[in-house]
Formats: sequence, structure tokens, C-alpha cells
Amino acid sequence: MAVLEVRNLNVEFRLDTGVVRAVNDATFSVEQGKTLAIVGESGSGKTATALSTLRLNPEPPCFYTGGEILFEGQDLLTMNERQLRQVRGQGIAMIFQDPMTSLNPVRTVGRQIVESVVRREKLGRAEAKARAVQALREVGIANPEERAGQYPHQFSGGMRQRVMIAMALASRPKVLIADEPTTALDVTVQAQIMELLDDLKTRFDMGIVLITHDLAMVSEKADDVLVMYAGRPVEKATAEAVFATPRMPYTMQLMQSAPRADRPKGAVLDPIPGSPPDLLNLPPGCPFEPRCFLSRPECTETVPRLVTKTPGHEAACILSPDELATGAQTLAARAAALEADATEGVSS
Ligand SMILES: Nc1ncnc2c1ncn2[C@@H]1O[C@H](COP(=O)(O)OP(=O)(O)OP(=O)(O)O)[C@@H](O)[C@H]1O
Repeated sequence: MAVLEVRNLNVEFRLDTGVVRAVNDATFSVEQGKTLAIVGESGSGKTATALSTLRLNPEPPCFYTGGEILFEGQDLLTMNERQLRQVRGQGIAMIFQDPMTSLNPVRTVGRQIVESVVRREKLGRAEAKARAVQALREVGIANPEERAGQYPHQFSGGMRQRVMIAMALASRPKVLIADEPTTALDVTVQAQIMELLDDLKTRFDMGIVLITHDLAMVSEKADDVLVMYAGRPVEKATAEAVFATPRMPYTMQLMQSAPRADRPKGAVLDPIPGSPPDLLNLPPGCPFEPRCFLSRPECTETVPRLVTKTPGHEAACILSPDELATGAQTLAARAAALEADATEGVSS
């Protein structure tokens, strides 16, 4: 069941230098007990989309120019501050990349969790304290009573991220948005935090929105995927479908350009040429056209919208499913040739 539904959302930042349309026609839903991954290169609008689902972008310069953000059927875009406060925390919680920027260095972690719980709910301090200790225990922190009395610098990076997750969980949100939750951590700790999120998702039947540029993580942990490019959703399907048969050239090229768990270690990467466009100066037509290996002259005529290519699988590309399938084969052949060249280079 979808607990959060975003429909045709448009978000822009009105700056002195111009209008940045950071989120264009975004439609997606988050179901309880499932993980939706939002992926894309830097500047594609992932964080702006996530912050929008909590109305956390600074208003102004942020303006919501269309669409709906429905949490349990109620539109956040028509809510007042009091209603929004209730949704933030108790309904939808968010964790960020760097826990140090969100934690207060001069307060104990227990006190910070208690304060966030009391802010969100009408709870007595004793009850909030018990909740904080319980939340620390739930995220796998040993001796939670004792650890609650310690300061953030007494925790390792991974443990601090666990504290942030505990703070988010303490009010039992139905959706947890995790914005690059493991980017600042080393690989082993990254895996542990992802395991924890997976476990909490199942245990509390929570919906998770995972924002990441790490496709390996997406292929392992996501149920559904939304790919963004230049502020637009460009592909949407189950993770299985996106990885098996990507329907947007951007996704195909992104997958060839990044290491993935389901590819052999050391597989040759095929980087996407060029870089993502400046949102203040977009090319005409499809924003990916200048970098696309399947580009055609007509791609510069209109901005493609997300349309159903095969049942349950949407992509923003004017090519037909057959043309896209042929394109995917071409790219796979190119990757195989690169691989063969690299192997030959090693053996000669
Ligand atoms: N508060 C803001 N004020 C002005 N512009 C903003 C603001 N937040 C985001 N933007 C702009 O919106 C666009 C999308 O940014 P966003 O941070 O959502 O991208 P992203 O995909 O999350 O990138 P990254 O992976 O680097 O975090 C960028 O052009 C960014 O400069």
C-alpha cells in the first residue's frame, strides 16, 4: 500500500541568476515495507525531490509550482506549519549523509533524541528517555543506557549514523528518507548501515526512500527505482526490471559507467561522455541528447515525458522498446569489446 504518493510535482528555485527547475513532473509512490531508490548524477534533483516530500526546501527561494505530495492521502502542499510538523518525524523522517552536521556536539545523544521526540509528540520526559534508549537498542548500539549519556564525538562515524537513524525511528515514522546515508562511511560500515536499514524496513514495515548514486547498493537493496536526470524522472520501474532491461539510454550508460554488485569485480567501465547540463542553461529537447549514444535529430525537438514502455516500466525517451532493446545490445557489445581490449592489454 502506498503511504506516500507524489504526483506531477514541480519545484523551482527562483534565484538572482535565473529560475532553476529542480524537479519537473515527478510522480512516484513509496510503499510500506519497500525501498524506492532515487538515482542519478550530481545535480539531477534527487535531494530537492526528497526535501520536497517534507517541504524542507527553504521557501523562498523554493516554490512549489504544481502537483501533490500525498502522505496518507493528505496533501503536504496545502498543510499549515503545525500539520507539517506532525508529518515530519512522526510520518516521514529523514537522515542525511553527514551525521556530524545534524548532531549537536555539546549535547549527549540521549538528550538530543529525547528533545526530538518531545518536539514531535506530547510525551513526558521519562517516557521520551525510555523511547530514546529503546531506539538506540533497536539500531544495534550496545549498552544503550550508558551510550545515551555520551557525546557525538565519542561515537565512530558508523555509530553516529546509527544514532541519527535512532533519532529518526524514535517516533515510529512510516517513511524514512535516507539521503546518501553511507557516502561518508568506509565500505564495511556502509554495508552494515544498509543491512540495518533493510532490517528496520521489514521489522517496522517502513517505506524507505534511498537517495544514492551508488548503483551497486541499488541493485542489492532497492525494490523500485526512479532514475533522475537534469531535474526530471527519466525511468521508473522495479529494480529488477531496470537492471535487467533498462529502457532509457541514460540508465543504460549510467550502468555501464559504474561498478555494480552484479558485475564481475574489475569489470571495465564505460564512462558517459560530457557532464550533466546546467539547469539554468538546458539544451533544447531531451536534456540527455548531447550525451546519448542513441541520439537522433528529432531528440532535440521536444522534451520527452515519462511514458509506459512495457507494463510497469516507464521511460522518458522517444525510441520504441525494440529500438531501445537493440541499443542495449549495442552498448553491451561495446562493453564486451572494451573488456576484451583490456584483457588483451593485460596478457600481452
Ligand atoms: N536551496 C537551494 N537553492 C538554490 N538552488 C538549489 C537549492 N537546492 C537545490 N538547488 C539546485 O537544484 C538542482 C538540483 O540539486 P539537488 O541537490 O537536488 O541535486 P542532487 O541530484 O541531489 O545532487 P547531489 O548528488 O550532488 O546531491 C541543482 O541545480 C541545485 O543547485
